[in-house]
Amino acid sequence: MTVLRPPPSQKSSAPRQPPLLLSNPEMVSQHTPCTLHHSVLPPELACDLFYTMLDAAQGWSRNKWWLFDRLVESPHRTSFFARLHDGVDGDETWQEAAQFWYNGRKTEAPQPFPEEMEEACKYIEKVVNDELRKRDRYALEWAGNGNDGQCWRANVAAANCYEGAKETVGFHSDQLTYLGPYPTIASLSLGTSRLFRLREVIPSSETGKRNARTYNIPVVHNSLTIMHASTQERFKHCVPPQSTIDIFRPSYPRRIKGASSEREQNIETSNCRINITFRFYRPDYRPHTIPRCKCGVPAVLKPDMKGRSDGPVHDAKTPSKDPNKFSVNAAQQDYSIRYWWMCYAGAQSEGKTCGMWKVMDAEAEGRGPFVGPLPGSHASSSKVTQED
Ligand SMILES: O=C(O)CCC(=O)C(=O)O
Ligand SMILES: [Fe+2]
Repeated sequence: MTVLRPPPSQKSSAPRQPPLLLSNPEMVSQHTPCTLHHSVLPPELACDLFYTMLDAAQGWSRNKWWLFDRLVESPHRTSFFARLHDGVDGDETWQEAAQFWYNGRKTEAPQPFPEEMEEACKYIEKVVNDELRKRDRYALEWAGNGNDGQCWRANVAAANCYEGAKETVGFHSDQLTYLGPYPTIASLSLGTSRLFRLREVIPSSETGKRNARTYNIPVVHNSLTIMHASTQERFKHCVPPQSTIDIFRPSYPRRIKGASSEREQNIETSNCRINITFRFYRPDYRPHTIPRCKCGVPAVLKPDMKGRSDGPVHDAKTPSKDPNKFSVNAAQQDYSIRYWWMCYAGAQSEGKTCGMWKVMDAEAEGRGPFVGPLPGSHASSSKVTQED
């Protein structure tokens, strides 16, 4: 007689790890591929940028997209900005990229950076480039330099406004379509303090062997969270709802309109958090280079988060037992991951997609220059296909 046994349980025997509050920059660097920088802008500029964006947010919209057979609406307001003179693509409109930001919905042309945002960029680009110089880089990161010799520039930005404790953004990783692999994203927080939450996606090969941990980073007014290379490939992030928040009281009143140096008498408090994610849309992932599927829309670039083989992400000389601990000195060049171009029409057309799916072949697609040799290539130096 055959005895039918249930299949062996897939349940993880690895211990569950409680969420960890990363309350200072050292802890953030220790446990995640992000860095946290407090007081990044001069305080007056941070306040002025907060007021400008708070007013602009009245006109921002809620993102809508199809999730399977359901139309969902993002529980916060958002807007997309493109820098007019970014030194990368003076003649590029980035209209397609803006449309893509709203999951393929037809949108107005992206907004130009307001004056205070242009000013803020100078500080943010410096912090990011200083940080990049200290870090080991992944092979597929962008290796070009701009006219100013800096390798990372903010040429677009997405802004979010979260009003009160209940407006949120759900767990996601940012789309890589125009950012390319291993992007660096600089996320500025203004106004009310909220939690920024990160959670690793455990690769299939390690399922059951270890569990993901949730990290909570308090993001206070005028702090910058840099999501360094591999954050989008390894982690998902969100801004969760909270049961309470502290009302924000700016340090300076608003400027009186038309009188640039004078300020109003009273300071108004706010329950809003403004977030601006400064991004570098790579010249080798310009809109016209993005493959289109049968639906006629640009494909979306996604990393194979589950299938990745993590390789030596820890410091080779002092291997760590903590799988979540990162070393900026890690020999990270061997890290291998596949990226897919996938049909994205489903986000807008009632969930209907043509099913297009193909592996990104950076070399065949003529992308670069990259920091290192492409995985699988025998070339000793990176492929340089275009001058920046
Ligand atoms: O508000 C934040 O801190 C996160 C925003 C975000 O994840 C995004 O714009 O993609
Ligand atoms: Fe995001």
